[in-house]
Amino acid sequence: MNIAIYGAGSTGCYLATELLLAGLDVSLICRKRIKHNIIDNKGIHISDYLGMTQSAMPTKMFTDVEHAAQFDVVFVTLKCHQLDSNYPNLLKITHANSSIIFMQNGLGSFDNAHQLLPQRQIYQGITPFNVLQLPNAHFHKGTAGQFIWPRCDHTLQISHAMKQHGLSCQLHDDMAAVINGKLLLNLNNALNAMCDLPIQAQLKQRPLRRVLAQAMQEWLKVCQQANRPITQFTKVPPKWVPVILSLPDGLFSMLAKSMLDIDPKARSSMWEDLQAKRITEIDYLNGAVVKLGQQYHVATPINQRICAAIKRLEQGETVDISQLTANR
Ligand SMILES: NC(=O)C1=CN([C@@H]2O[C@H](COP(=O)(O)OP(=O)(O)OC[C@H]3O[C@@H](n4cnc5c(N)ncnc54)[C@H](OP(=O)(O)O)[C@@H]3O)[C@@H](O)[C@H]2O)C=CC1
Ligand SMILES: CC(C)(CO)C(=O)C(=O)O
Repeated sequence: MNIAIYGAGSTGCYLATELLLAGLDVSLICRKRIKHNIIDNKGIHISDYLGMTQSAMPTKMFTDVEHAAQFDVVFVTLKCHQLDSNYPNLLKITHANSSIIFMQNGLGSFDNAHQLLPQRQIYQGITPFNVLQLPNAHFHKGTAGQFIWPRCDHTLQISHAMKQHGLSCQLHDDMAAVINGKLLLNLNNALNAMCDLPIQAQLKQRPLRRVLAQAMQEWLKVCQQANRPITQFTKVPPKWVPVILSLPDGLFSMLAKSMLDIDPKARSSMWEDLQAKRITEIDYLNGAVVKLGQQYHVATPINQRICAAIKRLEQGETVDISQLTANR
C-alpha cells in the first residue's frame, strides 16, 4: 500500500510523520518551500504538548503531480477552499481502488468530490487536535486527540500498522456525526483568531466563553432541527458544553480541567491563517451554521456576527471584539 499526503502543510506533515513511524510508504505532494525545508532539516520533526519528539523522512516528495505515481490511499490535507481546483490532480494520482480521505474541518468543502472523482472511494476524516507549523520543518501538536478516519480496508491496515508501532488512531462508522461534533469545537476558531490569545488564555475569560457558548447553542439547535447526529468530542455530551462554558470562572476551571489541559501556546488554525494574511475557512465553519440555519429556520445571529467580523479582518480592517462580548 502506498500513501500520499496531498497538500502537506501543518496537519499533513504531522500525519505523514505518524504514518512513516508506523513503517508505511508515505509520499508528500507539497509546495517547494515545504520540500526544501524538509530536505534542509533532514526530515520532518514532530513534537507534542506532553513532550514527545520524533522525526521521519518521507518516502518521496513531489511538487507537482506530473511525476507522481498512482497511490492506493491519498489523505487530502488542503484548506477547504483549495479542494475544487485540485480534483483533476487527485484523479491523476489515484486508481479505481484508491481511497481518498478528505481531512478538512467544517461542512461543504467537498460537496463536488463525488461528481468530480468518479469511481473512487471517497471518505472524510478528521484531525481533532491543533498542529502549529514552526521553523526548521517542525510541527507541534498542541492539544489532545488522535486522527479519526472512516472504517474501510485501507484504514484498517493503517490502524494495524500504527498499533504495531505504539501509535493509535480512531476508526468510525458514522463520520457524518463526527464531522458535526468537530464543527461544534471549531466554532471557536474564529473567536480565537479575533481575540488574538492562546486558546487556554481565551477560555479563562468568561465573556469570550459566553459568546462561544451561544454560537454552539445555535449549531446544536440546527442539528436538532435538521436531525443531524453529533458525536461527543468532550468529556460531557455536546449539549452540556455550552452550559459548562457559561459558568463563572471558578466553577468552569473546576469542571473543565480537560478543556484547559492544553499547550498554553496553542491557537486555532484560523488565527494562523489571519496572521499569514490567508483567506480563512469561515464559510465552512460558522458560515455553514448560518447557511443550514436559514435552511431549517433556526436563527443564528451570533454566528452571523462572527462571520461578518472575520470577513472584515480578512480585508485588513480592525474589529472590536468587545462589540460581541458586550452584555455577556
Ligand atoms: N492546523 C491545524 O491545527 C488544524 C487544521 N485542521 C484542518 O485541516 C485542513 C488543513 O489544514 P492545515 O494543515 O492547517 O493547512 P495548511 O495550509 O498548513 O496545509 C495545506 C498545504 O497545502 C498546500 N497546497 C495548496 N495547494 C497545493 C497544491 N496544488 N499542491 C501542493 N500543495 C498545495 C498549501 O500551500 P499554500 O499555503 O501555498 O497554499 C499548504 O502548504 C483544514 O481544513 C483545517 O481546518 C484540522 C485540525 C487542526
Ligand atoms: C483542533 C482545533 C479545534 C483547534 O482549534 C482545530 O481544529 C483548528 O485549529 O482548526
